[in-house]
Amino acid sequence: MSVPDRLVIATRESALALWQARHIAARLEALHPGLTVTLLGMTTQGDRILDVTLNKIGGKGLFVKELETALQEGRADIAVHSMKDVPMRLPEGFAIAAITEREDPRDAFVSKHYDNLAALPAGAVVGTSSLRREAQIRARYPELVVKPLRGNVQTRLGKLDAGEYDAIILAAAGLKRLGLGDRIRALLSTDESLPAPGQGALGIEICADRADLQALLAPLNHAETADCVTAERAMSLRLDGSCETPLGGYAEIVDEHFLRMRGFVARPDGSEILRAESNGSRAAAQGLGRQVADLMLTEGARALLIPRS
Ligand SMILES: NCc1[nH]cc(CCC(=O)O)c1CC(=O)O
Repeated sequence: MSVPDRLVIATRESALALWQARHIAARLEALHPGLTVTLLGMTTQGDRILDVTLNKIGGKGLFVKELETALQEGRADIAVHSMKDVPMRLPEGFAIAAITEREDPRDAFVSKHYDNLAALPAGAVVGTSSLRREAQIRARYPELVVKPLRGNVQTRLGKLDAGEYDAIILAAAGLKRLGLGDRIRALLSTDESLPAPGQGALGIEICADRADLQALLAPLNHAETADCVTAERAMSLRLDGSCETPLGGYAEIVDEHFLRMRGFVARPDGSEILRAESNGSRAAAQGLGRQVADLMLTEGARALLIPRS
């Protein structure tokens, strides 16, 4: 199988997506002398529709569909995604060829006047459109007001700076990649805010029949991260087809060969949170994710799951 000497990356055009695509381009060119990587920027539905909360308009798929079409039509060879934005079930004919080493998976607290969530006075307004972040905040800090916040990372920071919010919650990974790590006032511990499945990891998507790309992309795969993300996504898939249930899932490596996995599902208002935790071998990451899901289902999680509409 001949290895290509040119590669096109399909990417969204937000600053974060472009950073991520350029990062992968640079890594590939460093790994493969003689390889030229270019970017094909495109706007997705998810970027266009900014006035509605994502889960109301079709969820994660909105950020990846146009990129997949570019792969299918041969206009691009690979697409770079935040794994957090990749639907749990890929459409027929697509595959994630590599998952890169995870950046900080935690959520970050950003505010002009306050040091952390606990320092906010009653009635303070916290911006996030993530059901997962909202449920966890409302469970722990019922006196705070959670207000929707969408747009790319810069837009969200702009709304905070304009005074529309007392604080906002963003993924630490995105801020750090954009050189905005100094905006982070506090990192939320994974106990306080359990991350979303895949948060902080990048995934490289290809058409499943592109065997010629496997060898090129394999060195980018980070086995530890891939095993953790596999467990997290298996949990999510078992629980929720709708993308409308607040849930978190986070696996980490312990003792080299094992995973510790934690998950939760909640009511959107945080009035009920069901948590589960289990350990398992890395070799059976998918089974571990399903097991954590099943533990929650046994405890009555089904009552919290919002059916696919
Ligand atoms: N939902 C948008 C999104 N998708 C991935 C990231 C952060 C980067 C990552 O998780 O790798 C963000 C921004 C955010 O949640 O603040």
